[in-house]
Amino acid sequence: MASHKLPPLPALRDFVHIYRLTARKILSQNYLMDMNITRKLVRSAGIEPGAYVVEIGPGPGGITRAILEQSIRRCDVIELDKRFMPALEPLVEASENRLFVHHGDALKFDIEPIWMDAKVPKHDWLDEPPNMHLIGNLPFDIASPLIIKYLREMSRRRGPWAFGRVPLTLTFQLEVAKRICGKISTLDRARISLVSQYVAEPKFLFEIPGRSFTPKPDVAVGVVKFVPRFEPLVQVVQKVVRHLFMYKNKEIHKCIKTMYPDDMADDLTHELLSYARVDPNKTSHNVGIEELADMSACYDKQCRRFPGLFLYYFEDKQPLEFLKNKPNAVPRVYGFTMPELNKEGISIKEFDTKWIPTER
Ligand SMILES: C[S@@+](CC[C@H](N)C(=O)[O-])C[C@H]1O[C@@H](n2cnc3c(N)ncnc32)[C@H](O)[C@@H]1O
Repeated sequence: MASHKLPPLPALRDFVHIYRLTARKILSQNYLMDMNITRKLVRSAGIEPGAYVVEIGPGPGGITRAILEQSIRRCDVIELDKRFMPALEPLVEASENRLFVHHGDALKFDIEPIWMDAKVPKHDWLDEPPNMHLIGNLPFDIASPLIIKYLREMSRRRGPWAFGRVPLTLTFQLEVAKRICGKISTLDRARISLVSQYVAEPKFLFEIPGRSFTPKPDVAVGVVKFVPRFEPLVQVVQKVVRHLFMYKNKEIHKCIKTMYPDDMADDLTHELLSYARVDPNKTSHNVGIEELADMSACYDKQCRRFPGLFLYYFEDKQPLEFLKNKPNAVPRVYGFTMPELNKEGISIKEFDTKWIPTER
């Protein structure tokens, strides 16, 4: 892989001292000071020469250096803490017009205009993931809400994902990283596994030992790369959403019941809402993305248990006996399997919701 030699810069550790960048506990800042690790992070994220990159939370710039070494075309960094601005200046100079620093909060920051202004080419969603990347080693309490924001944008093809299936690589507390990638019927499987795997294919890249950070965090860190799905679970989700909004302002259980033939409606509605732990009496606009993912997961499973159910529409009430022989009588499989349901129809493992630890 071609690399770009940066002009001489002070060693990262000296840099931190020169600019008095004492890690602030308040922003949970743990810097990655080992360039072997930052290079590994950038390589395994798939950042290649010619790439357009956005780095979130560059801090003193360890990952930024490794990105710039990769002969990338352009790197934009978004940093909340103003103290890093002077420290990033030498990197801007060394970058030969490839590094641009933005002061802002990643949770509110809109990346799309940066790439629009830079005339970054747009790619078709159906193309292979482009050589464009989002990357960041962030405080854990930011990484979790940020991934929800990004998954939402991915599913809507907005923000950076208006440019194609741009991969995203983030660090998380190891336990959270494992849950995000949690496979079916494992103890790691949790709500965040479904939410993430519904729109993206998260891959656990590697673990970063605590000693690679300054100061050393109390827990180990895992790196996860998300590649947006070519086609999220649209068929099932679309059907659930259509029924959810069947009756404006009516309780959700009345809407969900319309997905099933009369003789199954009470049982399967109960199963679905208990699985997703949705209050049957709330209205559709109060449903969160996680609840939607869980309801869709359960409905997908029900459709496989009762072939033909997926094609059932309450307007024409055709019997499942008839529908089950039609093409597409069960939803398509999209590369990951839905969680197993036990005999009550509910997966016990899914009931662990403590997936957002905030301690670093
Ligand atoms: C854990 S430090 C890591 C710094 C650097 N990426 C590294 O690996 O050495 C997290 C960085 O994210 C920044 N940060 C925290 N919250 C942020 C936010 N909401 N938006 C942008 N940057 C943020 C912090 O100021 C800090 O520089």
